[in-house]
Amino acid sequence: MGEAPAFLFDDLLKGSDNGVDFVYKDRETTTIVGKAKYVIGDYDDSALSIGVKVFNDSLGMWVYPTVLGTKPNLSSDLWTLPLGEDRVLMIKNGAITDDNLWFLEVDTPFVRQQKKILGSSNVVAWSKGVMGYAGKPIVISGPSGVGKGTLINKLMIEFPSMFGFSVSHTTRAPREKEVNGIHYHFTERAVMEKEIKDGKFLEFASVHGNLYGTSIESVEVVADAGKRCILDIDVQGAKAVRASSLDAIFIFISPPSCEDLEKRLRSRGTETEEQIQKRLRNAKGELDEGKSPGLFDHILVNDDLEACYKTLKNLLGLHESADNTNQSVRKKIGLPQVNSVSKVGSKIYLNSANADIGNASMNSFVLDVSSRKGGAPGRTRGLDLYPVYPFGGLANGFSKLS
Ligand SMILES: Nc1nc2c(ncn2[C@@H]2O[C@H](COP(=O)(O)OP(=O)(O)O)[C@@H](O)[C@H]2O)c(=O)[nH]1
Ligand SMILES: Nc1ncnc2c1ncn2[C@@H]1O[C@H](COP(=O)(O)OP(=O)(O)O)[C@@H](O)[C@H]1O
Repeated sequence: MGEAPAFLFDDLLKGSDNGVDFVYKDRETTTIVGKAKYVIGDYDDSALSIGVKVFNDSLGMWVYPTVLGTKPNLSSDLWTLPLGEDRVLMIKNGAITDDNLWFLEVDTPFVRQQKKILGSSNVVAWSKGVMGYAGKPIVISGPSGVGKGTLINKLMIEFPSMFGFSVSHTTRAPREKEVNGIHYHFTERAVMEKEIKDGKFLEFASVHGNLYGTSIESVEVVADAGKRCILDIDVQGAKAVRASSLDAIFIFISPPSCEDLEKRLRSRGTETEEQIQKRLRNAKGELDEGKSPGLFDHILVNDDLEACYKTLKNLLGLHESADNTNQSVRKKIGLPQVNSVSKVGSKIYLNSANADIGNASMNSFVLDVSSRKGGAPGRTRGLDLYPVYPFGGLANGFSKLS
């Protein structure tokens, strides 16, 4: 049995409080966070997604911020309310599950990091809310030829429904067997530089003379599929992600010796002699950096491949060989049409237009954001949504996620 909120009934009747704003075919909501007023809605007729504009009190003017992340599709039936000092919760009425809860991040660590990168104080980011948890993303780094790709491949083959690969962008030329969109998004430098300027990247770095980067979308796509994201990125990228809000596990793969590394690079046969030399020169610095205190959670020596793979699986908590350990617990409940919203602490009470409050009704829901995790880039996970009777208690047949 879940908690029985004695105040629920009153809160439901009170409706709009705690900064809750509602729009029904009226174009926009206004939410105040700190000194700024965030207007969210479909005021821009030409747009296909929900727009954001901000009234900045200190400047005394409206600004149109850079909006990062996948944007919610248009809807003119919205609730918005502030959640702390750093984000706005948006509820899209009548939208399908997984498209009905969104967070507009206005001052989270990710947004602050992006403000620095973009050199602008006007940056916000959308993050879609999803029920339940998926495991933390996994960042894998190590010198070229050490066996990162081989180990990742083995994980993806053994656990296809659990892991998804973050497909990076790169300006390097594709290798013979590489497929655009699967191994990398192969791109022109000018295009990638423009996209970096537009704030589309979580991190990027110049590696062995080419530009590589993880787009925000590549991480979000994996999260949307309910999978755990694996990032194969260099040490500079790992540092950038460590400094970001992406709560990940960081693993460094090290070779048994420099001679072995050279042998593997040559046996792969994908690089010219000049490229091999460049990779070997860079390997020394990467191996030193891999030992930087606080950067990597685990360092694995890839000597015997099977032994290293087994250690990797163990530290990821994958003791079974079948793909039946999916850690993503996703509960799907559709929201009814909501006609009042109120917030008490980290619980948001949603009451449906069809609710018959006099009778015990299944049309009252609690959205519990207390175990919220993640956020932009990627998704906001750990949300719990459960129906309640107005006078407390969980509705029959539902259990609370914990
Ligand atoms: N920072 C960063 N590094 C990346 C990214 N994608 C790949 N890399 C790194 O770039 C380096 C070169 O990758 P690649 O050209 O595929 O060669 P390989 O490592 O020899 O297979 C490796 O260290 C990768 O981990 C990315 O999106 N960001
Ligand atoms: N433990 C290992 N022992 C011997 N060869 C290995 C081992 N792990 C990987 N390899 C081989 O080394 C080469 C480089 O591996 P790869 O996964 O492409 O490295 P990376 O992705 O780190 O650049 C490949 O030919 C691969 O088959």
